[in-house]
Amino acid sequence: MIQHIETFLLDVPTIRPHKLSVATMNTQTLVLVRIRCADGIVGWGEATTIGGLNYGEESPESIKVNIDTHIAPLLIGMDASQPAKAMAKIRKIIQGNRFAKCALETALLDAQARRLNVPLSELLGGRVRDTLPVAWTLASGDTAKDIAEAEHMLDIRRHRIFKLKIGLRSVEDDVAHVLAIKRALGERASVRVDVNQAWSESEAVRGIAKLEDGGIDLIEQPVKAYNTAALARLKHRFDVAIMADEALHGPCDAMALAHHDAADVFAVKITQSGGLMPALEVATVARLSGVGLYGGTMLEGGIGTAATAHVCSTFADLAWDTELFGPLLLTQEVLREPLVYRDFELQVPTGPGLGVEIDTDKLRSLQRK
Ligand SMILES: O=C(O)C[C@H]1C=CC(=O)O1
Ligand SMILES: [Mn+2]
Repeated sequence: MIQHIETFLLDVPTIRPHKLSVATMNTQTLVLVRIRCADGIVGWGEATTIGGLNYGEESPESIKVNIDTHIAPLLIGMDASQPAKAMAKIRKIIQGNRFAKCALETALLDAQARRLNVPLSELLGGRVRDTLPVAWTLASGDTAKDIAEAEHMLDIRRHRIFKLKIGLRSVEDDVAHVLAIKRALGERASVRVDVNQAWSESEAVRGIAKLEDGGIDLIEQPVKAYNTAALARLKHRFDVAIMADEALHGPCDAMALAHHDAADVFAVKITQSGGLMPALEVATVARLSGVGLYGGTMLEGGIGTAATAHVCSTFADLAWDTELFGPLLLTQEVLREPLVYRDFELQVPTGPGLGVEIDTDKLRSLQRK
């Protein structure tokens, strides 16, 4: 039986300012959920988002209050060994609140997989891979610093895929910044950009033409999330791959984007999809419509990152890799044993459930008072 549901806000400083077109992050607020079951089993989930309300329409505080006040009471007393039934109830009664739903589904599946003594991936159909290539985001705002950071990541064999956050400066300045980094790294790395919706369609045409010429591999969400028609026109105009990120809030968006042939790649995010099972549905739509997959992040800590890793481990084709580096951007670790990054890849945890344990002392020390 589901006995108790708690939510926690943890404010964790980042290792350096992380500059996106919508926000500069100096701190990340982790939103964690703990579900205690009557049989003594505990499950964890995460609903972390980016930049308060700058990035999305759910804030850490709203996620917490909505779970505490409106969603958790619906689950208390339900059978903890039936996560699908519990989530069906929530999805029927609660509108929106994708991040909250994701955290609760993660915690329920973590608990159930622990109960069955299997890794969470095995409740999702089973893993086909144990490691995932991981991109790193260069977003210091300074070209020379970004190049030095990329060189360091190559040296220590942690990342050889780099995503550059652009869209804050003029198209010309951003293109010069990106191409300087690509020239410095050459064929040693895949260089990609994330515009986070900042460009108009005509700016996108100007920018993408130059980025494509300069050997950039992927253009993420160049235009506004709602502008499916513009995204489709860009996809058809250019050879370089165009990825949908903010345009993709779950399976229905995936269907619409596929129907309009609007993207070459989907960034699959468990939070934006509204949970692990809907994220699998997004991936299925992608597979059936010839769209490539990328494992995305909302810069979650170890819980959300492990959950996404379990989801991505079930994808037979993961053509565009992942960006599951969230915990590495934070100055503090909340897991007892950190996730393992080795030889440019994240090792998908193999223990029961998520395969990670929360350090409750750390949790208490970081928890917002
Ligand atoms: O993709 C986003 O828009 C959000 C996030 C993911 C990596 C990163 O640096 O920011
Ligand atoms: Mn993005």
